[in-house]
Amino acid sequence: MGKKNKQTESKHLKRFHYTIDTAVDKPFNWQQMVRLMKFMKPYAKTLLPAAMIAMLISTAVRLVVPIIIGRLTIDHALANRDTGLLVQLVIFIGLLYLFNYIANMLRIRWVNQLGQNVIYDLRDSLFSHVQRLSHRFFDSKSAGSILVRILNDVNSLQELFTNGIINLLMDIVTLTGILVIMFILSPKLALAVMIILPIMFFISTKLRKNIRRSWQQVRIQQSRLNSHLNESIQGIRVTQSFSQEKENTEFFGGVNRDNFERWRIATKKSAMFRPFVEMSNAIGTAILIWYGSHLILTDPNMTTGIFVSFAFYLGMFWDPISRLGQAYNQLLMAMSSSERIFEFLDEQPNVKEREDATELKDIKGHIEFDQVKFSYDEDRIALHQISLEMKAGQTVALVGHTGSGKSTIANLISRFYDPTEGAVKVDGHNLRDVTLDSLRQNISVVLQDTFIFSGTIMENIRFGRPDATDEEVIEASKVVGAHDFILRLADGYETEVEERGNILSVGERQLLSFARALLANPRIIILDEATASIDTETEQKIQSALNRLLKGRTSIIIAHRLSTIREADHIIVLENGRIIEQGSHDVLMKHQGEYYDLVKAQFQMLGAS
Ligand SMILES: Nc1ncnc2c1ncn2[C@@H]1O[C@H](COP(=O)(O)OP(=O)(O)OP(=O)(O)O)[C@@H](O)[C@H]1O
Repeated sequence: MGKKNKQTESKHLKRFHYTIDTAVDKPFNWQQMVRLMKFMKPYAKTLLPAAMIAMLISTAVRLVVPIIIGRLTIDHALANRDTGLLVQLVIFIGLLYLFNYIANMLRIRWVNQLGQNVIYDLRDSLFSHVQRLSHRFFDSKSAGSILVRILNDVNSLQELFTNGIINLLMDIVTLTGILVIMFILSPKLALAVMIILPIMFFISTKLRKNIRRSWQQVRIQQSRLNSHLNESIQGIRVTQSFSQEKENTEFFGGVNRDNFERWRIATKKSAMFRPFVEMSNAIGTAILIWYGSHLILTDPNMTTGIFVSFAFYLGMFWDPISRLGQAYNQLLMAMSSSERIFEFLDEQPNVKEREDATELKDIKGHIEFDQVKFSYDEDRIALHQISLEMKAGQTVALVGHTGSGKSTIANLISRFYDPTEGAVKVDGHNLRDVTLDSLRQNISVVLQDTFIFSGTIMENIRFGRPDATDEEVIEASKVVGAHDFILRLADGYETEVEERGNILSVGERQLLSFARALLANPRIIILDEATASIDTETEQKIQSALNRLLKGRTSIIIAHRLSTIREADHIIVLENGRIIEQGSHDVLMKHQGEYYDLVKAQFQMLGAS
């Protein structure tokens, strides 16, 4: 399979390329660990100490039982044939195990609760933080990579918080306890048995590292599988229309095979670990039997009881050792996951609200751009020294070729970005001086591709004003002419629409977004008109809905339809981030400049003169 796999790998990689955003381990970092541990702080007086106490109790019981068996039962009760004491000891050991059972049960329960709580808090704070970040952040990250951090990276910390930390402490306490007790009971035998410990520790760490690397490869392959699956489902319509199913399946087969191969290697390596631990156990036991028996015969301090206690301790020894290696792996993985989580948490919104920002109240809707310059990235200027005015209540159409800066102007009015130079003002207030909430409550943005959330039609329209009553929702829908088509749906306003509203037509989605915007009742409306050509009847419907929606508000329309542009009070023509002409339709047509050419070239075919 190896050779065949290599060939398919190079073939299928030609077509697709995915950036792998998967956790790879990082060196241990104390500062990061401390920061991670702070997430346990809310539970520092409740679940954490409770789980620790339960852990200490059960560890202490496990450590004491071998001494009771060896020193008291064998060396005392049995040696003296004291059956009374023997019965008492058996009952006592039984009670201790019962106690241990309860302590263990509580420990597991509390540790799980602690872990779940911490993960809940972490995911919650990550999500609410990411939601507040500016558009600039989302420009540079794919939705997939954000999902991976909020889901996978947080999940990979789950094991650390549920079992990892407490188990690590438990194993350290157990090992230290066993070592101390063994050295007290018989230093010579303890030394003999422990002689293989350093070698075993060394080999086990190396082996673990190797195994960890293989699992990382598995995760990388899984991430590729996820990306491809995601892309295939999202792009299924394009795939089918270009008859690329076979190619796609072949590619999937390749990724799937790589994944399979990595799993095979990782499980093969992992399978070596357990036998290795068992072998160490066997060597330890052989030393114990050989040297222990020798001591029993030659050393008066060595008793059968001590020998038996040693056998018990040796049996308890290897599990914590092998778990410690695992805990170390877990810590390294947690380092990379937490680094990526903290990277998001440390990200600051580019658009910041000033501490003394004022509320934008009762505005009229006058908008001004004062010498505004703007770039998305350093080497390309999207807007050059733009100055413009949009009077309150006016409908302003922004027109221009693709990439000329229309959406950028709209983005600056909503303050999704701040100008690089100059100021954007609403009713004379610089947007940098007002609160974001109050600004955005006064603005509704209606995008070309309306986002429909999964839920009912009613909930979707209510999105911008959650306190609106059903009657208000219906009223808004009637005004924009959406009511009729909504009633025709299976459950009317209660019809469930899936994310992105696939069951609705483009025109219906537009009307829905108009109703949503109208209900929010903003002073300013920004509308990115749909470019898709629609039939004349729907066009008329949308136009009259639009007139009702825009009435009495300042409206900025990124216009594509001549009918909309002609009805605008003011038209701004953009080219390469500059205003090249502005005025009313008639004035601009008479002028026979760029606008005139644009209308002739671009809009004549849409049927208007
Ligand atoms: N998020 C972004 N990051 C970097 N550059 C961007 C971003 N958005 C737009 N640009 C660039 O800024 C310039 C202006 O884009 P803008 O979206 O404002 O154009 P537009 O006139 O609205 O175009 P269209 O009609 O095609 O939507 C373009 O050169 C574009 O490539």
